Amino acid sequence: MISDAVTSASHQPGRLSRLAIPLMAVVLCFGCIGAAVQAAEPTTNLPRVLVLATGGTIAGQADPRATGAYKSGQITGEQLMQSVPGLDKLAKLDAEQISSIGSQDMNDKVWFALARRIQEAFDKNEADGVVITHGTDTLEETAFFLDNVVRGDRPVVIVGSMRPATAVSADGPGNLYEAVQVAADPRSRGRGVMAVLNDKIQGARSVTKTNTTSIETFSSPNDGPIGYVDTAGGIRFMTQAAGFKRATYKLPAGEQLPRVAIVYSHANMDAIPIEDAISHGAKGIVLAGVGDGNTSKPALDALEAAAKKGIIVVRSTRVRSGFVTRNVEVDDDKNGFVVSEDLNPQKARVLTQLLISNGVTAPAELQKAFTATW
Ligand SMILES: NC(=O)C[C@H](N)C(=O)O
Repeated sequence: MISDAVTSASHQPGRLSRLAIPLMAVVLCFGCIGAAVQAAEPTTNLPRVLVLATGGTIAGQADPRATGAYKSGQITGEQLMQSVPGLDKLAKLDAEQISSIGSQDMNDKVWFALARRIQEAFDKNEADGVVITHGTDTLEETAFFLDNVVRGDRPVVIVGSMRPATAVSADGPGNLYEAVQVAADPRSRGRGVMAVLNDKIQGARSVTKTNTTSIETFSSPNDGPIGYVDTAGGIRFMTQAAGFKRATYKLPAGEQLPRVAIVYSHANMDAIPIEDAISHGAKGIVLAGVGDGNTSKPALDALEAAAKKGIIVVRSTRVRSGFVTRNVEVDDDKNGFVVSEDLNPQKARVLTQLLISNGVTAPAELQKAFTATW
């Protein structure tokens, strides 16, 4: 067992064909699909896809007496797979339960467990692709973290849903089907970690959640989806594979990334949130700035003081699209600040954590890493 949040069932491969999930439970999970698992065809030549389940709404069940409420992470990855007709015809599937949590509780331990298991599966040639089932709230952060630490060109696809398994028109089964389609396809190689939801394939660097409840929530504001997938048309990639250079960072020893705080800027901003971050031992501060990564004079003065103490300061923005560019007015050069380019604050935080833990702390080097894509 890795932690309270990581189940004891982790790393116990279970072959789909050996599962003994009562059919009633499956039908209950995805009643609207009425999923009876179809007779398995010979699977010898099918690509091998490892499904790593972490929880989230895709594994959520509602109390039938409640109107909107449901509990995340109630169904296992194996049960999810069993409930999607035809999945076993796309790939030879194995499922492992890494955790059973809503992604609002996603944490370093689960991230490290995912990263290590994926790398092991690729290094030992156990899988041609990986699918991670995940809650949508922090899906983009997990995608970006893994994109920065997993080596090799085999596809890793992260998938979730906005409606629980028991909802009318649950979106989980269709999303999972499409995720396996993408993970099993050789054309998906060399594209890093991808998010597949609602017929779109989006890159880990750009994908972000944009709506609190709608199934049309994930978008890539600066560059759009890298492809589309649907059961009728199959997969259409709009970009070339390996279209950008991908750095991979080492996982630090232990189970934790360094503390990096996000400070949200607003009108009437004072220095208190920045002073709080410093006093709580932040090794880095990411500013979710207004506009082009701006903030008030008192906050800027506090950030300057933080940078002088050796705390990494990254200017990002609370605005959903666009880039934060190095700036003469803020004087990034003199202050030793880094700008996040296209990375939103939550992803800038992850990259800052990885850079610090890999010993990259000089502002010029940090800036190079943030700008690596262009
Ligand atoms: N749609 C979802 O998956 C939301 C849920 N709170 C989660 O992130 O786990």
